[in-house]
Amino acid sequence: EPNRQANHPTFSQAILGITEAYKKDSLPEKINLGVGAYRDDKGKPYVLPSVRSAEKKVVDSNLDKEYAGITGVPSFTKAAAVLAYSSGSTAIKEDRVAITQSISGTGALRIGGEFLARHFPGDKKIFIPTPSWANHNAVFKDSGLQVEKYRYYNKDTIGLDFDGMVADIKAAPEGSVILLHACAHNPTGIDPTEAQWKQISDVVKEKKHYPFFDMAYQGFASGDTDRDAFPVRHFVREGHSLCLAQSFAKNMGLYGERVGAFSIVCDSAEEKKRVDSQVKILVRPLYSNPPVHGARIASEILNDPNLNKQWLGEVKGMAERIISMRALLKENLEKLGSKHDWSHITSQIGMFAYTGLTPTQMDQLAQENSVYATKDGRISVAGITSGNVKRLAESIHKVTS
Ligand SMILES: Cc1ncc(COP(=O)(O)O)c(CN[C@@](C)(CC(=O)O)C(=O)O)c1O
Repeated sequence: EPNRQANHPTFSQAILGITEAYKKDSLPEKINLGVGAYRDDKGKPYVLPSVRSAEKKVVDSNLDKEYAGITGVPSFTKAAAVLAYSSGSTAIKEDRVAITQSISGTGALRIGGEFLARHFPGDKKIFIPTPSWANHNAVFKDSGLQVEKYRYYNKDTIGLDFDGMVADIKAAPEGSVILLHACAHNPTGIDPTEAQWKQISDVVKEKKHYPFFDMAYQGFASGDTDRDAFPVRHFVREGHSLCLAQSFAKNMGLYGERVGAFSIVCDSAEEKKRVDSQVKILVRPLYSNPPVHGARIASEILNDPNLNKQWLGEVKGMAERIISMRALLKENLEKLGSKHDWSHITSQIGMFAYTGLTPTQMDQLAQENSVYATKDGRISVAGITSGNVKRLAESIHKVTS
């Protein structure tokens, strides 16, 4: 059979294309497991109450609509850095973090790609996991970096190919840029353990590689923002210089407000000043300065102790709902007498489950069962509800029997 992937729209278009196909389907019980956006147990988009309160505070303060600086709303970026690195981090205490607001996570990745294409002393290439978020390839290619791959997923165990990952990172030319998903790997939902992260840090250090973390789900994976940031904080403690893309789309539900940040942990406060000015030189001709509304909301949530506490409870609630849907799906599949081992569904973490279903089976889910998701077998667990999990299990059981 011809390689069906070859003539498929690129995966990143496919993610948004799934929703189009879903909208065209007239079956009332249709299920959309495509785009990685959180849904509540009624399948509806969820605006966090803490976001609503923060937004009311922002509106009631009658702020003006003047331009932000090139690097955005300072009260937001300062707090975003503390959220990622923790206030106790030497990088924060020694003022070594250069940070700019970005157009959400994608914008942070793009600023990072452009910055490295201009200033990275080594080869202008970046090693990304296979598979990775569908848009990583295009973001870095368009930034002027050559994209290389490192092994990540073991399709036989539907788990992490840790040995392959370490071997490929070791084999990369000394001083390469390595992209690392900090938590809730997209699309597999498979994360290294803390012990494995420590080994990865050792290899990256041994080879003098440059880590680029993509943290698009901090708090949304385990429900604990500190726990989800472990890899980033461990690498900083180990003395790595690194850069980080943060998204507040998922953990604050600020998808359409486009709230993110890009930061570089420098060797010194002096280097941070130089990096700051180079980042501004890069951002000014790109979009000049970022939108203020979403960042003001995020800043309220991060800086107001009560709103912060409320938000942490809500992000934990989202993570817990996803974890319970994983357990329910596995339970329903087992109740149907499925002969397959579905333990990966509950051992994986974050927005997505990598089911292991083939592109053909994913087509059957859509065409014969009105269950929509990307061909790589990724399902957005956030689209599962206590109302549709039984029919979903029946559909998966049907195409895998
Ligand atoms: C790993 C990763 N990095 C960055 C982003 C960018 O998010 P942002 O620009 O909205 O902050 C996403 C979003 N990936 C989603 C959730 C949505 C998408 O594809 O755009 C996904 O469905 O994979 C992501 O999964």
